[in-house]
Amino acid sequence: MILKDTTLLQSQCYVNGSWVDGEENKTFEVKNPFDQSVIQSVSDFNVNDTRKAILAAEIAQKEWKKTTAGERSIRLRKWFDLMIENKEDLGKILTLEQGKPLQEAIGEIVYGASFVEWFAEEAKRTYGDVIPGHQADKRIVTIKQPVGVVAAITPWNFPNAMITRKVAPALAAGCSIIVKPAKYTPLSALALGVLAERAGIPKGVFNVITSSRTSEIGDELTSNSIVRKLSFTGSTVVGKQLIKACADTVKKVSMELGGNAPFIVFADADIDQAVEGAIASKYRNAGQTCVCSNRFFVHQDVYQTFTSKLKKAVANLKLGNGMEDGVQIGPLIDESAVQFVEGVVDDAVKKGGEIDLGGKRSDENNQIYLPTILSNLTKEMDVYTEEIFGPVIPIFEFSTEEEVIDMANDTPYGLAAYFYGKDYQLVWRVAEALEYGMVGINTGMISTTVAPFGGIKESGFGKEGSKYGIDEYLEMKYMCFG
Ligand SMILES: NC(=O)C1=CN([C@@H]2O[C@H](COP(=O)(O)OP(=O)(O)OC[C@H]3O[C@@H](n4cnc5c(N)ncnc54)[C@H](OP(=O)(O)O)[C@@H]3O)[C@@H](O)[C@H]2O)C=CC1
Ligand SMILES: O=C(O)CCCC(=O)O
Repeated sequence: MILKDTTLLQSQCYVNGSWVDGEENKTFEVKNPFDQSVIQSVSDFNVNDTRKAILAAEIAQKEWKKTTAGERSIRLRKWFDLMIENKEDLGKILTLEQGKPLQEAIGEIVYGASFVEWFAEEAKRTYGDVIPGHQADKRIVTIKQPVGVVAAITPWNFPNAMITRKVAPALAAGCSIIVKPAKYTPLSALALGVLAERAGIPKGVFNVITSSRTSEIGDELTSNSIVRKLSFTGSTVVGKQLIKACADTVKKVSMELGGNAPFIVFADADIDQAVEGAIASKYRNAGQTCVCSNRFFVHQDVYQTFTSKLKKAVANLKLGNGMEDGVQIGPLIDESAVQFVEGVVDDAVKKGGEIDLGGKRSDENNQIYLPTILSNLTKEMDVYTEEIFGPVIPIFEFSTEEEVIDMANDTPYGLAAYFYGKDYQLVWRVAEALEYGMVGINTGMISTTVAPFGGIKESGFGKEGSKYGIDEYLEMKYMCFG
């Protein structure tokens, strides 16, 4: 791999300010999902190694919490600057281990860095209140304090931004953190460790532990009473297990889980804009994003126009190796992800659905699934109920607003929803009726540092980014002065 700074590619874990192997000296391989070539082997931590990292984070937090917000802000700002300076290298590492196109990967680095910059500022704004007392001789004040040691378990689909979105507010609040990145994408996490060290973030405040022993490490992070907060991004199935596991030590928990986003096109929508939004929201990371639109509902009056324009646009997408110029869709993360997508498409076809485009793996690369459009669908199909996490657009036709709202909300998930329409009364009605944590109106791109990212229902709880994101890492204390 051609990196300007080869020291960004690490194989050891970053614990207590040192680069270390696990006590058993075991490693596991990180592979490029495009061609299965081995990029690097990394340390395979066990439970004991994890405990040591937790203890280091506990000691470090005792000092870190005493620093001023301004001091923490300077360290975070430096970390942000280093991420931006190294964005090309960080992007290359990300593309190699994750598969997304290089320009998209560099975009993720800039997005990831934006959380660090944002929370460097928010560190200074964790205000408390002075509340008028309830009795003449009482004075009431609230302050906000860091929750303590945090654990973060992060997914492979955003190996950089899902880490910074948790670490930056935690550090800004005065917490220390142990990150366990997904086993497919530990290299981006370790590279962040290199830059955190250079930024002067004190030892033990930010720790990265890599391991293939997922559930053992998860058990330790969730059961260890030193850890006071768990932040998780990943599947709803695993999120539910982690919530249960955190119950015994009553940890504060944030969960950013799966979605089943509706994308609705009303009869008065600007169709060209809707097609553009559909491509943007569906094909980000080849469909492997929790806010990717999952079910498309198109009004019968514009169904033909929308689908024919969409088909043309989708057919033009360039597939291939994310390192090659111009590629827009890379491989899916692993064989089981491709098989899952094949399964939902086969299920639709068996039940009468039609493939309008794609519907199979690429002939050139077994890990790439062709951008696919399906029609003639029903609610009984998996494409209606499952989070597809792949480049498949299932299109359903509707005729009334009531019918489409019912279908859009007919899911246990509640992360993101999108719709296109112009009538302002309809826009308000629909935006309020959608049971989702985030709604895109005439846009397919809703992710930004400045807005509260998070779901409702089985998509989780807690907000990331925005002025609210730091509250997830703070406790409010009320003091009553007699
Ligand atoms: N909301 C989102 O952004 C994401 C949603 N998903 C959804 O989940 C589906 C499956 O993807 P998958 O990668 O299996 O998602 P998982 O939820 O299994 O993985 C996400 C993270 O959780 C970790 N993890 C898994 N099981 C445990 C456990 N028992 N204890 C502690 N940590 C655990 C994984 O570690 P390890 O890598 O070591 O296995 C990874 O770091 C996707 O197709 C998609 O639908 C997936 C990823 C992100
Ligand atoms: O959980 C995910 O799938 C990552 C969300 C990326 C984003 O912030 O849009």
